[in-house]
Amino acid sequence: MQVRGLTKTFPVATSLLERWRGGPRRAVQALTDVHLSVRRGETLGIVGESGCGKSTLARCLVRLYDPDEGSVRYGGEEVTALRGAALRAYNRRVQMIFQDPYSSLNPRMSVGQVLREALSVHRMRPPAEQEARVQELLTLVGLPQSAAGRLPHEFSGGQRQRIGIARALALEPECLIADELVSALDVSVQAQVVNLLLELQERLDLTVLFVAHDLRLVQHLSHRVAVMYLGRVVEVADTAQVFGAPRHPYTQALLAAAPSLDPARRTAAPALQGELPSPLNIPSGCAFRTRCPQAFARCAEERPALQPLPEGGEVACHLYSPVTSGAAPGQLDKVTP
Ligand SMILES: Nc1ncnc2c1ncn2[C@@H]1O[C@H](COP(=O)(O)OP(=O)(O)OP(=O)(O)O)[C@@H](O)[C@H]1O
Repeated sequence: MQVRGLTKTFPVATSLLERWRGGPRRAVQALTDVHLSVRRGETLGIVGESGCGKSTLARCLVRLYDPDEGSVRYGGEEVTALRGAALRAYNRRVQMIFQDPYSSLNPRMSVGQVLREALSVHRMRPPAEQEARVQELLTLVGLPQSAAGRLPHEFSGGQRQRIGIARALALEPECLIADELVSALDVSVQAQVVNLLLELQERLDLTVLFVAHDLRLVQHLSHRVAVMYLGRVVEVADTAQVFGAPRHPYTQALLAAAPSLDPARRTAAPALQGELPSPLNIPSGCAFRTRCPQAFARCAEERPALQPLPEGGEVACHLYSPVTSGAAPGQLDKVTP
């Protein structure tokens, strides 16, 4: 999957009075010029503070949202242009699994009925083969065969997540997009569901996008990690590189603020300072500059593009980009918003 220049804004409701006065139409800038590649068969973790656009990105990738600008290509096909049957086929190949599958499970349908319905609607199996496939799916996600006859409310949170995963797998997807899949679960159950995802990813050769704010889980599960800040990808690299030698000052601060990470691998960077700016009023240049201990004049003037690093990975930070203007990283004149 290749994402290029993806931008998504949400208009903010303005009062009649404001409109009558000719006030500006305001919009939340949820994604700005996002570039990202997902390789076949890998797990890509997407991390960042709440509100940085992770869910909006995930939703744009499955066309729950249409982006304002930019392109998403999957296997060479332009996803943003898909309509009708082609879009349905794409949504079968690229499945989203949500934090709360309970809200999308019909409380009066048994798990067996839920899975059979998925198989029938998408014509995955003829009726005669559906029963065997349901049993197979339950085994795949570690649920007992007896689960088929039970209703969703009879299961715990972790088991319901397994049902959600089984329903997604019923459509034999190539790619799963898991948005905060385990955030609502207890820590011990989180580990079980995440390990299940790891096992399935390897066994079925799935491509997985794992959207989460829990860095521990992302580190455990992902081959590569993309770090987002205020609607932009600021760093993307192999997991070992992101966690062992983070380059972007935001990634460094994010890791420094995560208490549960291995202290030996923690950076000496100061934890995150100050408030996240409003997505209605994103700072000019580098959006992180107002909280960055290393910001200099150029950061306010020019938005850093994602640049490849010699050691692999990409970072969007002027500390690593060739100097084109007079300002240099040596000039640490802290910039105000
Ligand atoms: N449907 C919507 N209408 C208006 N604004 C929205 C909508 N969805 C998201 N936003 C805004 O877009 C920005 C990005 O939100 P998004 O949910 O994608 O972030 P996130 O990183 O997934 O956050 P979280 O971890 O809290 O879910 C936020 O400022 C949010 O308030």
